[in-house]
Amino acid sequence: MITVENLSKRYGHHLAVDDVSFRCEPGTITGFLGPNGAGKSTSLRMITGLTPPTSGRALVDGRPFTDLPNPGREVGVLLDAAAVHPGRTGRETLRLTARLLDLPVRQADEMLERVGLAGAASRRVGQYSLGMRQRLGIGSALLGDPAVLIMDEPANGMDPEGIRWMRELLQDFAGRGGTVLLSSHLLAEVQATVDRLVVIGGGRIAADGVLSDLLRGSGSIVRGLDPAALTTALRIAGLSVSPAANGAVTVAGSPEQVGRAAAAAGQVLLELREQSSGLEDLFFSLTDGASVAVAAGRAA
Ligand SMILES: Nc1ncnc2c1ncn2[C@@H]1O[C@H](COP(=O)(O)OP(=O)(O)OP(=O)(O)O)[C@@H](O)[C@H]1O
Repeated sequence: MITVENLSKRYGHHLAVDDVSFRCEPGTITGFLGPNGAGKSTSLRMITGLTPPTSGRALVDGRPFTDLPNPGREVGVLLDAAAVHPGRTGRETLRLTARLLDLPVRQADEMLERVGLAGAASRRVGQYSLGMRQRLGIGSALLGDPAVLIMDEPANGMDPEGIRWMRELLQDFAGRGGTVLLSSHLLAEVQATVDRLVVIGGGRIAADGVLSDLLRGSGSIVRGLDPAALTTALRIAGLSVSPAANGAVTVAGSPEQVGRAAAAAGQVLLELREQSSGLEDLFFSLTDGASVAVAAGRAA
């Protein structure tokens, strides 16, 4: 469980994170989204004890990260895949992490296998691609068998196979009761992976909730055998109707309202569904003003 309470960070006159609160529950994957400069990395750094907050606090399983006796055994952190010594091999890197976590080196070798790097274990990390470094970072984060994972842009640089591998890994982790918080700019991937969303813009929370709830629209899309008669029936029922693609119409009403109005008029329906916006639309509707505010804040 991650609990963020009224967290703020001020750099000089700039409030990078402004009174942010949210919770990540066990068994869920929370996507942390926002435009460049929104305050995601700063928030993740405060949660993981790397940056002291100006005010507020963040708790992992009820304690500040810095109070955890062996943090790597409780929280797996991947904030910057590039921050690994380039002269060490993948095997040396994970064995060193294993030693720091007081784990047998055998587990480091097993983890290299698990993250698909066994064949590259003897190569220096400086020769790894970004996707391979992400895999190594994920391996480091998982090594201590933590219950919580916190990751900043883990899919960055990964190929489609790597992205799918990571999605399945995170969903399996959460399926076994783990708590995941990850930031990403890959909206399609976020939509396919997360259960919950926290959207931040200009340092402030713009949305926080279950993904499907946030994507749920307020209307319906319906297509009937006789479009003109259906439109008339819906309007008689007091519903506002506007044309959509392929002979369908969008209706300002729930599927149940639309279905009842159509049934009352004896109209045959070929399609009826809730109108849901894509994550990209939601993201822009939530953060457009915020990114302007960030730009204005920087200029000031
Ligand atoms: N050490 C620092 N000193 C001064 N300002 C900083 C510092 N770190 C971050 N900032 C500022 O805080 C704001 C939030 O930055 P942050 O890196 O948290 O954003 P982000 O949402 O992670 O962005 P991105 O998507 O580009 O990674 C930005 O305006 C940034 O310039």
